[in-house]
Amino acid sequence: MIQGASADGASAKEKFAKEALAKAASVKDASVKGASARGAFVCIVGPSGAGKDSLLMHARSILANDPAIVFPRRLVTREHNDAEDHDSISREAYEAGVREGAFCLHWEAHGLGYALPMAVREAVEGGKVVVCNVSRAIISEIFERFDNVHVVLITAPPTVIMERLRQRGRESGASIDARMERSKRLSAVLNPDLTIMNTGPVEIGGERLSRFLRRVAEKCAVVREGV
Ligand SMILES: Nc1ncnc2c1ncn2[C@@H]1O[C@H](COP(=O)(O)OP(=O)(O)O)[C@@H](O)[C@H]1O
Ligand SMILES: O=P(O)(O)OC[C@H]1O[C@H](OP(=O)(O)OP(=O)(O)O)[C@H](O)[C@@H]1O
Repeated sequence: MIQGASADGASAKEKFAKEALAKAASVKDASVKGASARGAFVCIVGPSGAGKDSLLMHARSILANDPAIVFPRRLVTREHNDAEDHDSISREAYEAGVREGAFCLHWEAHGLGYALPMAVREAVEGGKVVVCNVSRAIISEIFERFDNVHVVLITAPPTVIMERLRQRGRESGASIDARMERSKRLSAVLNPDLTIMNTGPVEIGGERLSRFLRRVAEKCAVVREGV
């Protein structure tokens, strides 16, 4: 039984954990190198609060009718909220998934566990452009795992980010400070294909992102069809 839970609570949690794992684990082998040339993996990265989820949501709505570009939901050990579109997963289910190799990719940040389901690999192999908000700390792992990787950095000046994190109102002051500190450590190591300075309206950044994604999809189609 899960510690600290009642018998009923534990069985509900275990059921939830099993369902989440079943969803995430359609394929067990996480090695994809060499098998992903048909599609592309697009990493959306940048400091917490820069606007990654906002631009992703906008680009997703612009590209809703384009079947070549997909935006898989992440599994996050955080409650659902309107600012991002993720599947909530319990800490127990997340840890079981990591142990059992059930995820395509996983990482820890801000005291939370994040994972991408195995369906991500299947989509890239199937020729899709797969767009995911990921940690800057796992970019090199993604390059090792996938052949065709693109990196989009979404950023903004630190003062703007700080203000946005405050206004978002999801984290405490200490948690905002920790996010700002983490960004300082991770920002130097990137060599992005596209940088979006998200200081204008969300619509402008979202349109820029969607234009880039369309270009990636067009290139994938050209390579696949040998034109
Ligand atoms: N271009 C923008 N202009 C004004 N506010 C923005 C813009 N982009 C994002 N925001 C706001 O900033 C906050 C952080 O954005 P979010 O998309 O959650 O960032 P991230 O996913 O990078 O952590 C949210 O409250 C969001 O509404
Ligand atoms: O290692 P880093 O590059 O700093 O990234 C850490 C995490 O922060 C982002 O998530 P998320 O969008 O959930 O962050 P948020 O909680 O600030 O929205 C990103 O997708 C990672 O999951």
